Amino acid sequence: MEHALEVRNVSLRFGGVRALSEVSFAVNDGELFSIIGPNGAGKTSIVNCISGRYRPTEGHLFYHGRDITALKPNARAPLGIGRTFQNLALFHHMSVLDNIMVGRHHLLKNNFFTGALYWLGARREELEHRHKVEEIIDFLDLQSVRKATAGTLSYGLRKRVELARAMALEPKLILLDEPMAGMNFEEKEDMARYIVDLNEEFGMTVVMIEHDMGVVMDISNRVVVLDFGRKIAEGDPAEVLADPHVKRAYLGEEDEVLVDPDDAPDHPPIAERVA
Ligand SMILES: Nc1ncnc2c1ncn2[C@@H]1O[C@H](COP(=O)(O)OP(=O)(O)OP(=O)(O)O)[C@@H](O)[C@H]1O
Repeated sequence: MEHALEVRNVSLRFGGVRALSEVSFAVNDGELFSIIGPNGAGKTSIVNCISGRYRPTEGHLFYHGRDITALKPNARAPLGIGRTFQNLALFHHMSVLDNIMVGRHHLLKNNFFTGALYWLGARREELEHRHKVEEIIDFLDLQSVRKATAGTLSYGLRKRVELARAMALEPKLILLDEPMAGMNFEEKEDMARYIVDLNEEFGMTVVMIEHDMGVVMDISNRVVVLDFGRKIAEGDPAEVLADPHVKRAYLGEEDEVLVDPDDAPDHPPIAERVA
């Protein structure tokens, strides 16, 4: 299977702080891949290196074999790399529809001037964009709020609009920074289903940071674990859960169980619930 992404020996320093130390892993095309680790482990730093927000101090990043280490963030979007943020980054005064349209900005061929010259072409283009946006609205069940002002929506819905905007870019690789943070159980369940579907139905490769271990272990194909800026484990969810370094990083002890999502009889694993 082709690697969609390869992180090779990436280190990142902020003055005296080593945020990342020689981190390497690869994400296969079509995979749902999660990055986990305790607070301050370097998860957001690595995602910022992938999206181009940070430039590694050492090491390289490859996207489908191409070295993207030196590319600016806005040069990565046209290659098919999209992202959402840990803290919502929506335009609160704008409608849901317009927020999602913003996500298609880099796909617009006609600007105001060329649009004025080639009105028909521009009109057709806009209709195509609208069509695509409506598809995403349907997929994420946002029909009832499409005209609502983003700032008036509940937190869970705003997170969903942010996902819609990232999807509007039609990324091949989507980076999700804590997509379920601050959500209640039902909202998490919905979001997990959307993530599984965008991976399986839309064929997007997903790289996700998430603190909810139950969700991570239920829906991920593979997981990488960071601690103090270093990779301490990598593998499928069962391997990672069984890894003594991981248990120690989370609990400070080896013989406790990190998480057992099947534990709670009222809450069957999300993978089953979203099937
Ligand atoms: N812009 C920055 N300037 C200085 N230090 C930074 C910066 N960004 C991150 N760090 C430091 O790098 C380390 C890794 O931080 P990072 O935010 O990547 O961790 P994280 O695993 O995403 O944490 P959390 O789960 O709390 O979001 C931390 O020690 C953090 O303080």
